[in-house]
Amino acid sequence: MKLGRLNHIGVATPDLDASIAFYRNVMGATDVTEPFVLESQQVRVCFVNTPGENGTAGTQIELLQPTSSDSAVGKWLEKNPLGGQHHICYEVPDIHAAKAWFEGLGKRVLGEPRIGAHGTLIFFVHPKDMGGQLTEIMETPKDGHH
Ligand SMILES: C[C@@H](C(=O)O)C(=O)SCCNC(=O)CCNC(=O)[C@H](O)C(C)(C)COP(=O)(O)OP(=O)(O)OC[C@H]1O[C@@H](n2cnc3c(N)ncnc32)[C@H](O)[C@@H]1OP(=O)(O)O
Ligand SMILES: [Co+2]
Repeated sequence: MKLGRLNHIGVATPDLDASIAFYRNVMGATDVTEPFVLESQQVRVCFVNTPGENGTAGTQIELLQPTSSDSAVGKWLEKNPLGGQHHICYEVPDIHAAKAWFEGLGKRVLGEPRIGAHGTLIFFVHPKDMGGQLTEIMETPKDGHH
């Protein structure tokens, strides 16, 4: 398994617009993407781009509001009503090799790889098999675009 970039930190929120205002006004974010709905994950999502160094893209805060209470993020917010850190996403060069790796270790890969918010294949590994951390694995975008 070859660990790639920390692509994003997933942060759940009950109110996406309030969270965008928070990142702009409290955290001084200047580069926030337009929210869009990712139906397959039942979330409305946008990205706060943090500065990288010498021209490389920085990591992102991925803001997630559930589009239904009966969803992964919706259920999580029931237990964590203020929102907060929900998952961590790492890039890998080969999503299928990574899936086989985790499964070979007996860790629960949740569902088949599917297209995520960056337009590349993603999957999740169950938090209980990952030291309590819901972990998203994402194929590195081919065009280097993050
Ligand atoms: C936009 C896209 C992208 O980046 O491309 C995304 O990220 S979409 C991001 C949203 N999509 C996802 O998260 C998809 C993957 N997530 C899932 O499949 C689900 O959330 C599971 C992780 C399987 C949990 O399912 P569910 O909430 O129905 O089960 P549950 O409530 O019984 O939770 C089982 C146990 O896991 C814990 N648990 C639940 N969610 C957790 C999380 N985010 N981090 C750490 N632990 C978590 C619960 O507290 C519980 O522990 P206790 O038993 O100790 O109470
Ligand atoms: Co994510």
